[in-house]
Amino acid sequence: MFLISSGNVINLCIMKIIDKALVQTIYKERNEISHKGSHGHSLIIAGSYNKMGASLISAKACLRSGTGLLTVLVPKSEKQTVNIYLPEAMLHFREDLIDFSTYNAIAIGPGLEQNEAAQKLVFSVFLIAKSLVIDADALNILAQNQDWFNDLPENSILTPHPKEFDRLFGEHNSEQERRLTAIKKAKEFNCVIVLKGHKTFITNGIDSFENTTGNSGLAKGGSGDALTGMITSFLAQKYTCLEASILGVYLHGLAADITLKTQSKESMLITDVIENIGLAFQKIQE
Ligand SMILES: NC(=O)C1=CN([C@@H]2O[C@H](COP(=O)(O)OP(=O)(O)OC[C@H]3O[C@@H](n4cnc5c(N)ncnc54)[C@H](OP(=O)(O)O)[C@@H]3O)[C@@H](O)[C@H]2O)[C@@H](O)CC1
Ligand SMILES: Nc1ncnc2c1ncn2[C@@H]1O[C@H](COP(=O)(O)OP(=O)(O)O)[C@@H](O)[C@H]1O
Ligand SMILES: [Mg+2]
Repeated sequence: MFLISSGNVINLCIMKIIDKALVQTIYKERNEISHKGSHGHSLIIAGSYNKMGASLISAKACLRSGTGLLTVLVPKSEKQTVNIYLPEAMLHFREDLIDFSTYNAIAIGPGLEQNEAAQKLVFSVFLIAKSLVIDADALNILAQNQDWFNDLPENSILTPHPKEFDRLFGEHNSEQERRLTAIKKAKEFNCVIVLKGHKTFITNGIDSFENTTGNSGLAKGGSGDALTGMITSFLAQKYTCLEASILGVYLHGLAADITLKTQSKESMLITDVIENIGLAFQKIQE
């Protein structure tokens, strides 16, 4: 039985549209008198033996979105993988002790796997992180440890696709039902939920938004990993959780729309999209 509270229905009815005009009220021009420390230090905890791509995709999207510094936390065996692909990223290894409190924003989950070591890592980050983007396997681990919602960091953003959403909050019969549950859960846990899909939905439990950019060229592995990196980057640059989610989702989709100038929806790779993030920024700076 799906219970709908009238408040959430009203909230859904007054949902705002994420378009260029709204994004331009949020986006802040980069200060010319700035240095790398001005734009935050992001930490991306992602990747595992056979899913390092998720880490690299998240990391590059994070850098392309303006973070001042980026550190990736990866298995020691993958040190060369990162250094060769992304020399701009600094490294920490999952085998070492890390002071998570030194980062302005942390992302955890893409390609992380769900084994016992990953579960311990996710829980330790929950206890210390100030601003956290929770995606992919970290969401699946959270779904298996529902009491951890009580330890959710104060500035948390969850970025589930529909299947991850249903693992977290139970089976739903429609996108509409998921959106109503997202409003309820965002309010209950005082977090932002980015419900990804053809028209991504964002809510903090009070205000709700629907994105207008993106296309089915994004219906390919890695697209969500890139979004995680982008949202984390904006969080590190001191946007609020809601602002970082709106900026990330809009620019992610806009970069994909720009990519259609050189790729088809079938041929588009998320790495093509990442290379067009700059052009997406220029569109909102016009
Ligand atoms: N290069 C790399 O290293 C990559 C690494 N990656 C990493 O892999 C890990 C697993 O992530 P994942 O999302 O691929 O697996 P999973 O959670 O089982 O979901 C897949 C199933 O969910 C469903 N589904 C998905 N979207 C839906 C939608 N919009 N609407 C409706 N249903 C939808 C659909 O199920 P179906 O309909 O087929 O039953 C689909 O088959 C994760 O850590 C991620 O970061 C990937 O990012 C890829 C690139
Ligand atoms: N048909 C579509 N139209 C627009 N955006 C899409 C479409 N399919 C997927 N996306 C976007 O691509 C991303 C997919 O996320 P996710 O499933 O987590 O990818 P992965 O985990 O493989 O990186 C989301 O941001 C989603 O909004
Ligand atoms: Mg994903």
